[in-house]
Amino acid sequence: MSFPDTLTTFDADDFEQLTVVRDPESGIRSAVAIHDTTMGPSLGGVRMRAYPSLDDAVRDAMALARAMTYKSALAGLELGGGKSVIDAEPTPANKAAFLPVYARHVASLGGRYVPGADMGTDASDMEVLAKDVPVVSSRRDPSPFTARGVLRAIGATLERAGHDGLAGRRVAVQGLGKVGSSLAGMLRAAGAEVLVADVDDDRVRAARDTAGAVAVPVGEILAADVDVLCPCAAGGVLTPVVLDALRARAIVPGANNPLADPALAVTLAGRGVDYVPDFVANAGGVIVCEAEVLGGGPGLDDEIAGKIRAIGATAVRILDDADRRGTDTVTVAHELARARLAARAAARPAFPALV
Ligand SMILES: NC(=O)c1ccc[n+]([C@@H]2O[C@H](COP(=O)([O-])OP(=O)(O)OC[C@H]3O[C@@H](n4cnc5c(N)ncnc54)[C@H](O)[C@@H]3O)[C@@H](O)[C@H]2O)c1
Repeated sequence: MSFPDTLTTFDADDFEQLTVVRDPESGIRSAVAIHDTTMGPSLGGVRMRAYPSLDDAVRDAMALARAMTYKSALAGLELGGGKSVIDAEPTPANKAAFLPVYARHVASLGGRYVPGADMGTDASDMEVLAKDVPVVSSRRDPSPFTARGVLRAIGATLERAGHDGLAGRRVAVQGLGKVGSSLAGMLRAAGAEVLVADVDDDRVRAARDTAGAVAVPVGEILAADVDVLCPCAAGGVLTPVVLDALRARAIVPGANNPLADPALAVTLAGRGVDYVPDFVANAGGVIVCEAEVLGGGPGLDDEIAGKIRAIGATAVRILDDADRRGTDTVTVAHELARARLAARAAARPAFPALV
């Protein structure tokens, strides 16, 4: 058997488990990265996209898995962090060929990783996986809950800055997909003035017609003169060039990993911009996934609502701590998550699994 790709050495010291499958018969190349299961079974989406190389695919899975550990720990969930990738375009033909093989890859992990929808996959793909994988998440779309969490973080950030809620505040939303379109509607309902941009004109029209949003050219949204900027499209959009032109007073992302380089959080702190880390603001989706896979009694909806409300309080705590210590919010959020993991580690058996 010969493999066309070689894997280089990864900086994986903090990872519990990394499995890569290359099956010559189907042609699949998939990776599952389990970062940390201190808090519970690792949960994270299945990203399906064609990567430049297998190395890039594995690296993406690892970075996203690590962020899931922090996200779930900061949201107070009984979940660890994991993520997986299938290195292929998300076409119907590729899904038909690869998802059953990928399902067996996940099933071989014995419940230590719970897959969910991510870029390139959706609820219908989770139904395919469910034939072989005992526990899957995202069988209902978590995006409206993600948007609700981002809304809480925006409201709390504005109140902390001395504003009386969202009414009359200006908020820019980049990307009107599942999260951004929900968020734009919620912001308008709360009385905010909402500026939007998307590369898809139909989505912009829909936001203008149904949510009363104001359309802004795609190239201008990140530099809009607003109280809060919400990147809700791809990751990596906040580059040094974008930050030079930034006029927003705060950034509250729906998108994962919006900073092109995590060190840019220091730049934002230096400029006095309130930056709520993405893995704090966009945790609403994983909160509802926890409820989906761990279940609960009649009070479950209240529990979900409480955890989503708590996103606002966590955002304020992190902004306050960063100000007090003269550091950036990503550093503070990572430290807080690590402290929670350390406190739990002593009291929890290694390798919890859902079977
Ligand atoms: N869906 C969730 O529950 C969830 C949870 C956590 C994080 N996220 C993150 O939030 C982001 C959005 O997720 P989604 O589910 O809404 O995705 P989506 O694919 O439904 O929407 C993305 C939108 O961004 C638009 N877009 C792409 N490039 C753009 C650009 N340069 N300028 C303006 N618009 C652009 C697309 O046309 C699309 O409408 C992603 O980064 C995702 O990883 C989503």
